[in-house]
Amino acid sequence: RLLSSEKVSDKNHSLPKPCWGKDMRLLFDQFMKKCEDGSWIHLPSYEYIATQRSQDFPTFIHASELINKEKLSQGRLFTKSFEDGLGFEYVMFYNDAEKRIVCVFQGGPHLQGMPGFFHGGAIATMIDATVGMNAIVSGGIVMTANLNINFKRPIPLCSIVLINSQLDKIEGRKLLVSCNVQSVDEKILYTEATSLFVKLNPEKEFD
Ligand SMILES: CCCCCCCC/C=C\CCCCCCCC(=O)SCCNC(=O)CCNC(=O)[C@H](O)C(C)(C)COP(=O)(O)OP(=O)(O)OC[C@H]1O[C@@H](n2cnc3c(N)ncnc32)[C@H](O)[C@@H]1OP(=O)(O)O
Repeated sequence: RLLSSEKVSDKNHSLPKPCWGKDMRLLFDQFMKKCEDGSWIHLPSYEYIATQRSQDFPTFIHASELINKEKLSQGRLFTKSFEDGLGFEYVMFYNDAEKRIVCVFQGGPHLQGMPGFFHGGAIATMIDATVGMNAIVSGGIVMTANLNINFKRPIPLCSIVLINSQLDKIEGRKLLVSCNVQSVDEKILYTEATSLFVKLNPEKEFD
């Protein structure tokens, strides 16, 4: 069911684009090789959460009355609301055996905080998306309950970095996921984070 005004784009943003830098392509190729034996999986990334499912999400969390249908139909993933190369360029790979995700992230010039460096909220967004995806693949429909971030070193604007995320523990509906952000040569530790995700309302299974 598509709302008439809904723009639907099935562009998979997790495939190489002209705006990706050398390191981004190199790392993409390295991880795609790791996917050949099935130990790693390349995760697609679209501008919207499957239309039908996103329409039903407010119902799923019993919050339909809070949502403006017109606004919902204009919704798109925050990390996909910048022109190619200017905001969040990223590709995620998942290792099921190790319950971890590696996100190769190339931030664009419109993510600036202090001049010449990434905005802390932009770093937090990519951390949330990466640990969030780690929680989703193991816990289904979850939401972030808590996100603690230690910003250890400022990240130069337009850097390409690695976000290593690890599912640490599942306790009932709670999923604890930690991650760090490093330079591609893994010599610089920029950021460390821990997070808690909660699986939404199990008895209201999404039908
Ligand atoms: C149909 C589906 C379509 C989806 C398709 C999927 C594909 C997606 C693909 C790609 C998209 C990627 C998208 C990334 C997005 C990343 C995620 C976000 O950014 S979410 C936005 C920010 N978060 C919020 O807005 C949550 C607001 N908070 C809440 O709604 C509630 O607080 C919620 C749901 C988190 C928990 O509420 P409760 O009522 O369900 O559960 P309670 O009973 O309160 O807590 C359960 C347990 O967790 C602990 N807990 C809860 N919050 C805690 C906290 N802050 N600190 C410590 N413990 C906490 C509690 O103490 C309790 O623990 P004890 O069971 O007693 O041991």
